[in-house]
Amino acid sequence: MTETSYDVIVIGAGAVGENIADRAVQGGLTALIIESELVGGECSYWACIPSKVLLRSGIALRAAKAVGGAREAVGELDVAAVFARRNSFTHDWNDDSQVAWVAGAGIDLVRGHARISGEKQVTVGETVYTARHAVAVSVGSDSLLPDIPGLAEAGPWTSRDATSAKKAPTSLAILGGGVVAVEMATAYATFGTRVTVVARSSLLSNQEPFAGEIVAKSLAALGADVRLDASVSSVRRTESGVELTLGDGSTLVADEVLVAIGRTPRTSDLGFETIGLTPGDWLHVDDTMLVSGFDWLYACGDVNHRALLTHQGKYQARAAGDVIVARATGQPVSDEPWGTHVATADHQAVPQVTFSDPEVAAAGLTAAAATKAGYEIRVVDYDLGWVAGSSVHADDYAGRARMVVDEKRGVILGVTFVGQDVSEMIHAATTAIVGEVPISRLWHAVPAYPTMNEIWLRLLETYGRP
Ligand SMILES: Cc1cc2nc3c(=O)[nH]c(=O)nc-3n(C[C@H](O)[C@H](O)[C@H](O)COP(=O)(O)OP(=O)(O)OC[C@H]3O[C@@H](n4cnc5c(N)ncnc54)[C@H](O)[C@@H]3O)c2cc1C
Ligand SMILES: NC(=O)c1ccc[n+]([C@@H]2O[C@H](COP(=O)([O-])OP(=O)(O)OC[C@H]3O[C@@H](n4cnc5c(N)ncnc54)[C@H](O)[C@@H]3O)[C@@H](O)[C@H]2O)c1
Repeated sequence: MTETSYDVIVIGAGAVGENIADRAVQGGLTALIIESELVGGECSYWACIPSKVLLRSGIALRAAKAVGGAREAVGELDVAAVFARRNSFTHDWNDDSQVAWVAGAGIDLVRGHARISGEKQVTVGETVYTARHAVAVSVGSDSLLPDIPGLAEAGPWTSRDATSAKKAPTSLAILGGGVVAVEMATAYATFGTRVTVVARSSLLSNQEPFAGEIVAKSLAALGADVRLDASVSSVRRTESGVELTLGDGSTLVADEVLVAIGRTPRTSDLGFETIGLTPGDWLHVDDTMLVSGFDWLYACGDVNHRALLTHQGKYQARAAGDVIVARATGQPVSDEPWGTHVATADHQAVPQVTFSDPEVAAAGLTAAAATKAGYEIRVVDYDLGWVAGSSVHADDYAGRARMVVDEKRGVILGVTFVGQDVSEMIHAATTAIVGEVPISRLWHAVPAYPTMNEIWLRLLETYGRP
């Protein structure tokens, strides 16, 4: 490849970068994407996909065991087969198929570590690439390691180790109580690993409080030791494993320790100093994903810290790719809220599924977040196990649902479902929130009987017919 000038240069070929470049090319621009590791990024090889594949088999087996008639027909989990299935989904960490997709989409690819080296300039090794219109940064994030004495020297697992492990350790300590901690605790406890979760507060503390409470109980039922309001003061690796000294002075020994306390942006070696930005910072963007203070630099995905989720990053990428095309070709920019070129949903309609068992599926604002944002709300709760569809779905189905209503406008601000297979039910909530569908109109959206979606009718009945 001899070309060094492109309309758009994208740094980072994760799911997000791929989408920015794809939209730009579909809009008639030329695009170069630069990737230092695997094309496809974290989600494909070390995050969403391998973690969900590691979780899925155990969840499917427990689902079968929850239904009389099926229960009698099934055996135990084949852990080695689960790891083999994970390897097939990650293509043994080979990105040939994604490289082929990039080529087929008409996007040029350069492998190497990219650094911004000036306005609209990106350098890889000795080669300087110039963008005619835009540089888009989609470099993602790394696991954050806390400054705990001895932790770094003990060689802790990050989410990458947990999702790419060749086999399950005998015991695993997990530091953190967020999504990664909960999902990996569920997966490894299912594999028979002795799991201890050390969380500084509750589990899933950004979600409705009942979600973390139910998941903590379910993890305990899987055999995990869940320690809430706990901390780790020091760590050391000994001959018998990793020894954690907790805040209360007690010690805990495990084969490995997984650190899952959040993320840090991959911006410490990106040439930020050449354009007046601070290395190591998240990038602050407007709703068209333009970085504050620039008219040519965009940032999408984890690196802008708006919503660290693949689907949300790809949504931002579609808006950014299209607005880059519009601005480059002099077409009108649709940047009003909910316009074509903005990621308005990031602020109040983000869906997320935590693939614990039971699952937690949520969209929009929690009651606490809505109150903090100044809404006058009403909270409607319902037991998901009381819905006919749920009791058919699984014997003794247990679950819970919450709807948060904006009382002034009569629209839904947030919905949370906790229960088996609720992940497939959350999109209706996202649609109602984004569409600002009035509660009075939702009464006409009739859920089929006997499905678990009848929870919508029960929530409306509990709210009261307008
Ligand atoms: C364990 C785990 C499970 C998750 N599960 C889910 C889930 O189920 N659903 C969900 O929606 N989200 C999930 N997430 C979050 C999701 O993985 C991220 O939000 C998503 O991967 C972010 O995509 P991205 O493209 O912004 O970054 P990435 O996927 O990290 O891609 C960035 C790319 O940029 C490259 N890069 C970085 N710096 C440079 C450079 N200087 N030069 C060239 N290339 C560079 C990297 O190598 C990488 O390939 C999970 C995260 C973790 C850790
Ligand atoms: N299914 C999914 O959608 C999914 C799955 C995994 C990860 N993710 C995304 O990846 C990102 C990273 O996940 P995560 O679980 O690492 O982060 P997180 O932000 O979800 O949770 C981090 C947890 O660690 C705690 N914590 C923070 N600092 C700490 C410290 N110094 N000591 C002890 N505890 C500390 C926090 O209180 C929080 O409970 C999240 O933003 C999440 O959205 C999504």
